[in-house]
Formats: sequence, C-alpha cells, structure tokens
Amino acid sequence: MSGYCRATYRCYDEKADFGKKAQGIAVGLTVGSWTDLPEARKAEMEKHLGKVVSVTEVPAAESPTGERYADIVIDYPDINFSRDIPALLVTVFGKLSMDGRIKLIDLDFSEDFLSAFPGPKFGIEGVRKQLGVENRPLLMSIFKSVIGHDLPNLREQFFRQALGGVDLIKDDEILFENPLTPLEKRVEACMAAAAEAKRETGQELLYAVNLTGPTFKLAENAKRAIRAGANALLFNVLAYGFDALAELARDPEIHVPIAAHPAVSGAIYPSPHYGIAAPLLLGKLMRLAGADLVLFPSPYGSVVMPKEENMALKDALTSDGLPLRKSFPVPSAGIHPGLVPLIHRDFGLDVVVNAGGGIHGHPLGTAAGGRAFRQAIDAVLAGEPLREAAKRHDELRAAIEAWGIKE
Ligand SMILES: CSCCC(=O)C(=O)COP(=O)(O)O
Repeated sequence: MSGYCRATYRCYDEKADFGKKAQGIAVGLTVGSWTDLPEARKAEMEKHLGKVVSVTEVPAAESPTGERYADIVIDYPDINFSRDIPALLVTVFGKLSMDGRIKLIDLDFSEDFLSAFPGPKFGIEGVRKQLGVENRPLLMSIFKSVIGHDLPNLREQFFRQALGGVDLIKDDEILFENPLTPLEKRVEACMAAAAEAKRETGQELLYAVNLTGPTFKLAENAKRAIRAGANALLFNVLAYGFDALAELARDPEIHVPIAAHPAVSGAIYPSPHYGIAAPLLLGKLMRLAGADLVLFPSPYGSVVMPKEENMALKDALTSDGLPLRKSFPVPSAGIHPGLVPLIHRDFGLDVVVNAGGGIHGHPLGTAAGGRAFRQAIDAVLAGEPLREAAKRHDELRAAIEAWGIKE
C-alpha cells in the first residue's frame, strides 16, 4: 500500500450511524475538523486527511454475539506520523481506544512505514540454524520456582532441564535483577550448565535470559548479558512497549534471538468490544518490532485463547504477506506431552513446544519431563499414536498417566 497505513476496527453500537462514526474517526484522528475549513485550507489539508475505505454493518440478528456492529476500515496518511510503532498506534487508536465499544482488529502497513523495520534478526530459519535443528518442532523449557533460589540451585535446575533434550530454556518472566542470581552471574552459571549438558546430549541450547530493568538501561543490560555469554533474551514486550523491542532488535550489538513474553497482554486483547486483537498485538506487531519467538496462550492448555484467534496469530507470525523474517510461534501455558499431537496438527513443524509445569512436574523428574516431550514429538512425526510409543518409553508413559492425551 502506498502512502497510507490502514486500520480495521470493529465497532459495536445499538443504533449509531456507522458511516458517520467512520467519517468522524477519519477526520478526528487526522486533521481534526474538515467541514469548517475554508476551501483553500481544505486543498492544503487534503494530504493529511484520513480516508474511510469501507463500513460493513452487521445487524444484531446476524452477529455472533447478538449485538449490532460494523467493521470500519480507514486509511491514515503516512505523512502524519513518524516511522515508529508508538506514533502509528497513537494515531490510529490513541484517544479512540477510550471512545466507546471499539476494538482495533488489524493494521496494514505502507511500504514506506514497513521499510523502517528490519523485523526479526534471526526468525525461524536463524533460530533453527543456531540450534542445528531443521526438521522437527523445537522444545523449550521454562524455569519454574526461581525466586529465592541461589546460583548453584539455578545451575542445577538448568542442568536437569538441559539433560532432557530441550532446545531452549527460558527464565521465568518474573525473575528480575536480584542479589541471589544477578544477570551476569546467572548467565555464566547457566551457560556452564549448558556446556556440561552438551557433553552428554550433544545438543546445542539457547538460554533466553530475562532482560529487565529501567527502559533506558535495557540495551546496556542486554549487552552485559551477551558479554557474559547469553545466547538469547526473553523480553516482556508489553510492559515496556513495542518500541523498546524494536530498538533492541535493530541494535547490531544485540546479535542474539529475542523471545517475546505476552505478560500484560491479557489486559489488552481478550474483550470482543475493546482493546487490540491478539493476531495484531501478539502477531503482526511483535514480528514488525523484531521478536524472533513469540509466546502466547494456546487453544488447549491452562490459559486458553480461542482456536480461530490462535490460528490467525500464527499466520501473522509466519505468513509470506510481510517482507520480514518469520517469527517462531510458541503456544504456551499448561502444555504437556499429551498435547503434542494437537500442537503439530495446528502449527505444523515450525512451532516451539513450550512447557514449565509439564516438564518440572513430570513424575520421574525434570530431565524425564524433557525426554517425554521429545519422545512425543518423535512419535507424532513418525505418525505413531502416543499410546503406542509409550509402550517403549517409560518417560512418555508416565507423562500420559499423569496428564492424559488430548485429541
Ligand atoms: C500464557 S503464555 C506464557 C507461558 C509461560 O510463561 C509459562 O510460564 C507457562 O508455564 P506452564 O507451567 O503453564 O507451562
């Protein structure tokens, strides 16, 4: 699209004139007023004016929620905003986000706007290359119970996760700078455990250390972590803002994959009437800002997102429609080995299977938890039912006895 970024909204109202509402948005969020302007001024302002592209009204009787709504599409001239995500979001959904029952459903970026964003530095291909794993879903393990633990304890936890054959280990997102496991010491301890585990497993491993601290110290902290040996970062994007991620992702000295955590997103996407839709919030915008991996609730686990939204989110991260590297989808929360067939069915090969409790809570211990997942992944790729594979694998059998299989 040339010269304009396009916003799509869903607006609920029992009796509004949606055409008028759309015109009000297009004018109100751009030039402010139009009809009151003298003709000469109108000619000058034309290039700044938002344009209503379409208004599609759905009556209550045909609406899935039984409420009357309209999908409104508006084009916003690039000339009005700078090439950064905060400027775009404030333009298209600043004041408007507080003005009645309206949700931002989608954004389409102009070529010029897009050209300011390099996107993910590694993406799916780059992460696979780093790990040397091309032909199967990846497996990520989440540290659980990290607060109040010291370095030897953390190192031991890391080692046990790594022995299970996971590809990535991520910090818990609630682990911040603290005297027991400060950033650099934590990285050194965990990377030493990774090297020790590699001697047994032969596997490469990425450790996504939680990047925290004041916004203006993030880049410096990331570089400190990398100097200490970190080979990936975890980042709570929504607590800081997309621009913080974009700055980290475009910094040439931050040459490690960044995993985006969805913390705080539940305050923004779930309502049908308000906020920003999940495929845009956790999909398109995360990819645009440069997340190599994006965590989000799956349709099956303990924190769920509806399937349709989940699939649209996956498409936003992986479609060819954006000229950016693809981000790895990481459907998460309450994941256990019995869910691997569903994850593979819905996400295919390019997915990261991610589990905390489903690994640490395994009846035979943390390393067995990782192995059970790897056995489940291998079985699914071989087209073998999990119950069959479980006859040969104690770890998978114990996992299925504990959590079952969901089909
Ligand atoms: C809601 S997506 C984030 C998942 C996450 O960070 C997490 O800790 C999930 O842990 P679980 O024990 O449910 O695998």
